[in-house]
Amino acid sequence: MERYSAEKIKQLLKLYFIMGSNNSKLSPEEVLTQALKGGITIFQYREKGENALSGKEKMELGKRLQQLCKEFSVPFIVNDDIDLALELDADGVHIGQDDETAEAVRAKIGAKILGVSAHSLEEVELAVRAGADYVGIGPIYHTNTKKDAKEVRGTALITDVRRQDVTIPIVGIGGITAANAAPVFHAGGDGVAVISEISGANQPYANTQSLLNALNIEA
Ligand SMILES: Cc1ncsc1CCOP(=O)(O)O
Ligand SMILES: C=C1C=NC(C)=NC1=N
Ligand SMILES: [Mg+2]
Repeated sequence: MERYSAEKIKQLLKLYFIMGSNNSKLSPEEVLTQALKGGITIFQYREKGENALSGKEKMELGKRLQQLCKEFSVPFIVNDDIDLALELDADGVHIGQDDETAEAVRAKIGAKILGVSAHSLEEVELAVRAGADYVGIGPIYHTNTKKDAKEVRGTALITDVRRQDVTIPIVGIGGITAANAAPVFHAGGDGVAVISEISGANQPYANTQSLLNALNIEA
């Protein structure tokens, strides 16, 4: 299997839904089904934080969510847990600065998608050199979802990265809604990643459609 092209990654990043069992109002399966029907372009299973599942339960839920993604041909990404990603044969992984190095993870996952969180120009450049397929930059806006989120920076870092002619695909994350998503693209981002705007919604399908409309993307 060969690596995804940057062009393909940019298309996949457009509407990036992220969820774990402790983010969802409705059942995780129901939320993801509605989000997939609503047109998300990539999904990340992020089982983390208070009351997060572990072990067999975590793996079983991951398998169920992966199956839903397969039915919609949407890539299934696992956050942090490289072993789980390999066990499920996920389409990729996302790691933060406090996880294994991107080089070490790339060696384990081969041509699967590798995403890295970055909070500075230097961290972006390190991720590029390590062979990451995309970087996640945020928090763009205030978020209550990640307790230990870094400083809210708006789209400033995205702008800085593009000013340096660094072309790696970028997804913005943190407090993103249909109302505030567009600036991420204006700054040079290729997509927006959301947790609560969809997972915490009473109508995940409707919220997903609203996000897509705000990005002027056909469903
Ligand atoms: C995982 C993560 N990384 C930076 S902010 C954040 C949480 C995003 O959640 P929400 O979309 O609900 O603000
Ligand atoms: C922290 C994160 C930043 N960006 C993405 C895409 N996922 C994450 N878990
Ligand atoms: Mg992590």
